[in-house]
Amino acid sequence: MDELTAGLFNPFASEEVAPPNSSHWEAKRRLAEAVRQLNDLLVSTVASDAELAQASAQVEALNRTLADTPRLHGTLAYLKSGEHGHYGEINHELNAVGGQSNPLAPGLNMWLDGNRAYGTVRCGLAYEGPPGFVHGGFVAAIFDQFLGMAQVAGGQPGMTGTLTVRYLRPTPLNTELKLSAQLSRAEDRKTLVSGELRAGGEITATAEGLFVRPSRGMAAMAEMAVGNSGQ
Ligand SMILES: CCCCCCCCCCCC(=O)SCCNC(=O)CCNC(=O)[C@H](O)C(C)(C)COP(=O)(O)OP(=O)(O)OC[C@H]1O[C@@H](n2cnc3c(N)ncnc32)[C@H](O)[C@@H]1OP(=O)(O)O
Repeated sequence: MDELTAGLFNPFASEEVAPPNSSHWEAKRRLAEAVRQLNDLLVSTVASDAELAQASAQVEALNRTLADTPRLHGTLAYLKSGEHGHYGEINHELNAVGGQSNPLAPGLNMWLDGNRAYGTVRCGLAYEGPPGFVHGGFVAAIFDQFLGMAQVAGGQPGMTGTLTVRYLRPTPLNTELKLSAQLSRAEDRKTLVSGELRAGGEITATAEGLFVRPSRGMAAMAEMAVGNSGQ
């Protein structure tokens, strides 16, 4: 374990979404949920052009306000600030697919039980691909994150090397989706994880992920990332 992987189990110890570890993350989760709702409203509203222009001006004003606040660019900057928790907690808030405080993330919840992982996720209208169904790219992203966290139970977390998704039937929007995964194999630096996605008891997709612990270690990977965060 290094500074990135230490504590990664913590957020996934129970079926309940791990609570925010500070008032900062609590406030940010509220804002993220409001932005998720905004996204859902944006893709569904057929308001007039004038109403849309007014809404745009309001959001643009809010963006200017937030742009003037102190900012941290990327999870490593949050970690180095020493004020926002350990890496597992920061990732739990900001991750693109599983982050509670990241409105891009669909609200994926997951928990580990031995070498099995379970999860739930609900994709709103903004995730529509085929009419009424979740975009296949997001199904793959959900598997990448879910299997990626499940492999942590193997004790040698790595990066996704290969992810294979089999789409068996369309995955419905606005439905509680259930995820499960298990470690199939862990040897040397490689961990194989397989999983399923269900809607109303029916499997809509299965996936297999091969995760490879980088030869240079996860911390070295993080150092390679310095400068990528658009400061
Ligand atoms: C941050 C804390 C959170 C830790 C928790 C992390 C959770 C992650 C969840 C999010 C997942 C992501 O989105 S991760 C982002 C998407 N993935 C990436 O960007 C990965 C980009 N690729 C890479 O960085 C690299 O290619 C690696 C790390 C995958 C492998 O590089 P390497 O370490 O130099 O590997 P190398 O020594 O050559 O190979 C070791 C063994 O693995 C095999 N191998 C190598 N690459 C692959 C591959 N792509 N697919 C299959 N197998 C492979 C080799 O054949 C060899 O097998 P043998 O000869 O030994 O049999």
